[in-house]
Amino acid sequence: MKLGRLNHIGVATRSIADSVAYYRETMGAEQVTQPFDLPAQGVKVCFVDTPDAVGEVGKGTQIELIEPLGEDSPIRGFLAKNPAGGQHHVCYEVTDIAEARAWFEGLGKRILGPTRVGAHGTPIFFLHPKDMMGQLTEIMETPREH
Ligand SMILES: CC[C@H](C(=O)O)C(=O)SCCNC(=O)CCNC(=O)[C@H](O)C(C)(C)COP(=O)(O)OP(=O)(O)OC[C@H]1O[C@@H](n2cnc3c(N)ncnc32)[C@H](O)[C@@H]1OP(=O)(O)O
Ligand SMILES: [Co+2]
Repeated sequence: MKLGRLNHIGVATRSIADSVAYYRETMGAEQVTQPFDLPAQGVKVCFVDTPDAVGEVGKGTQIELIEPLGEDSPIRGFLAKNPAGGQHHVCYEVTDIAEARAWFEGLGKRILGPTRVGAHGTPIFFLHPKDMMGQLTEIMETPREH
């Protein structure tokens, strides 16, 4: 398997509204999605677009703001330990999610739960941070161009 594109950096926050104000006012973000709920994943999500290598917004790596949704949200523990929120995970793209899953299983990496549909509408899975040099790692199948 080859290292794929860094699709997004997941940033946990207690308040997406506060985080959006920060990215707009402090960081000068120009393109921010409307927040949306992913009840099955236990999070409210909002994407902040960053410019790509030539400065075009909309094709670069995104900041994925995630706020707990529901009592069982998987990020409640993280926010209890990190009340100010912060960098939570990184997400790399792959061309074939099943092949990637087999690759990491073959390396003995713990995969957290089933492959499921993520915030971009494509299959994703997570790898345990303790097996990934301390970094919670999400693997996502590259969206197919429409
Ligand atoms: C899918 C929608 C969207 C998308 O992009 O499409 C998302 O990305 S949603 C993102 C939120 N969902 C997830 O994170 C699902 C996967 N996460 C999990 O299953 C849990 O969060 C888990 C298992 C990573 C951590 O569970 P918990 O918070 O209960 O903590 P533990 O005590 O079990 O943690 C064990 C150990 O790992 C350390 N830890 C926890 N979270 C992280 C992290 N984000 N980065 C690095 N390390 C982390 C924790 O401190 C513990 O370490 P220890 O030394 O034992 O204290
Ligand atoms: Co993510």
